[in-house]
Amino acid sequence: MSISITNISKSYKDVKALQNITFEVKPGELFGLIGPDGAGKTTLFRILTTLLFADEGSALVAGFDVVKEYKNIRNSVGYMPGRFSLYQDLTVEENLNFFATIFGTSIEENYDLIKDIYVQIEPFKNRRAGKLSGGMKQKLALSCALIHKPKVLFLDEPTTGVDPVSRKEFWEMLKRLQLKGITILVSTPYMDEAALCDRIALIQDGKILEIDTPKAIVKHYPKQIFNVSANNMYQLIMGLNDYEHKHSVYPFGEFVHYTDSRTDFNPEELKTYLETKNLSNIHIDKTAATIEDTFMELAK
Ligand SMILES: Nc1ncnc2c1ncn2[C@@H]1O[C@H](COP(=O)(O)OP(=O)(O)OP(=O)(O)O)[C@@H](O)[C@H]1O
Repeated sequence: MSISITNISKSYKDVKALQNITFEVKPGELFGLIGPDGAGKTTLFRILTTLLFADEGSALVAGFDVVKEYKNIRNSVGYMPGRFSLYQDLTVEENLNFFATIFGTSIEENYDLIKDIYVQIEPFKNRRAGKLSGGMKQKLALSCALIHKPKVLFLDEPTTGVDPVSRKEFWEMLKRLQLKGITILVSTPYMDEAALCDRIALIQDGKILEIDTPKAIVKHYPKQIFNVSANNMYQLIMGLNDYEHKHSVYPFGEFVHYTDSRTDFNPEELKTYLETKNLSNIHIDKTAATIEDTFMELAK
């Protein structure tokens, strides 16, 4: 296994940031840690990259124990923290050179690994990192995390605050890195990115809710979901929440995702009820569960 986590717990005074976390990441896998702010993702990353001690449990990364063999781990992993790790006053090239030097390598030696990513920011190599756009900073931070050819790459919310086009490009880059045999553990609060991982762990309040492939996770969703729309979104949500047979009601883009507590649900009956709430232009259609629906159901 590339990453093997056994019963890890960590608290900050009264806050239980991680509770009894156990899972494994296979060599070459692109594994996603999916959860909202405060779920404990950063705490787990810091433990796995040897920057923080767990209160309980153990973990191996690239075959090394995170406590006893921390030096070996530091040479074997790349870490891109959530808040950028770049030196704002150094140029693009100076940042990359700095990270290469501390790992005893050079940009030239491992250029092949970062080429795809670095060529996109190379035209700005004399610009200070602080003056780059979010997408460019992200590419530079990824190049810096890769420059010593790590076996395992940790990416903590790499696409937060990055525009949609750069986000898509970033995930394409991750797929290419995966093909080069690098194991990747990536965290994200964006549920749509979860579908791009080989397997995901849904995490909330320091606990793992479920671990599986994205496809299997949505298959486990226990109910039929309906897309409901009407002329007034706010009144629609209020009306559905007041409906005596509702099981769940979540706004989802231009629709509301609705599930009913009964097994013999009749959409026409719901439509008639919503009309009594002065709603019009009502549409109720079956839809497939998404990872976000599953997360909301498990997190209840
Ligand atoms: N140094 C600290 N002292 C006290 N509480 C902390 C500390 N670091 C994290 N926490 C708390 O531990 C919990 C988990 O935080 P963590 O940063 O690991 O979550 P996260 O999923 O990475 O979220 P975020 O995206 O907001 O960083 C949160 O409740 C957070 O407030």
